[in-house]
Amino acid sequence: MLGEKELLKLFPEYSDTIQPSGIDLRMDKIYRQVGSGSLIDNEKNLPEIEELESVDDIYTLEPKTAYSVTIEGKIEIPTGYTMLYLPRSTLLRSFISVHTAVGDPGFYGTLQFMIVNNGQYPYKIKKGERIAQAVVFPVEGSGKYNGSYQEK
Ligand SMILES: O=c1ccn([C@H]2C[C@H](O)[C@@H](COP(=O)(O)OP(=O)(O)OP(=O)(O)O)O2)c(=O)[nH]1
Repeated sequence: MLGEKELLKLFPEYSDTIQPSGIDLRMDKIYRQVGSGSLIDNEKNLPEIEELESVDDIYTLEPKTAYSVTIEGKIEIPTGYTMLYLPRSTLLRSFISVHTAVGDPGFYGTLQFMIVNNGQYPYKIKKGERIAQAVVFPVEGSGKYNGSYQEK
């Protein structure tokens, strides 16, 4: 796993949120699901989403509801490295989970996670809050991501 000094070299644009062993990620917008989706024979049909209404940039997550959340800025994962995303423990202590997958070598684009209020009460969260930490690992002999979420 890469530490602070290596992370600063690879991700200088994140210098304000680099931690001893990871990069804190700030949330941008929260979306609610407004349509159905499917995955059949590897054909993806993503559910339609629309931005959740906010007041002064504060969103309210209703109990027992899943939302989609985007991360501020676009990230570039250099070839030869991969990323895992872990939730901020404050959120887990508040009954909020952040579900994430793997960041591939060579990915450039917007990260999108699922955030769920597992609790029994509404939870308020503001745009720009840190919600997850990326941990970065070198990958021997890595290829380069060129999937449907690649933005360049
Ligand atoms: O929680 C995550 C994890 C990764 N990514 C980004 C980075 C990753 O490199 C890219 C693709 O992720 P993945 O390979 O899991 O996507 P897929 O469902 O396999 O899509 P594709 O078939 O386009 O590769 O999406 C996210 O937005 N959210």
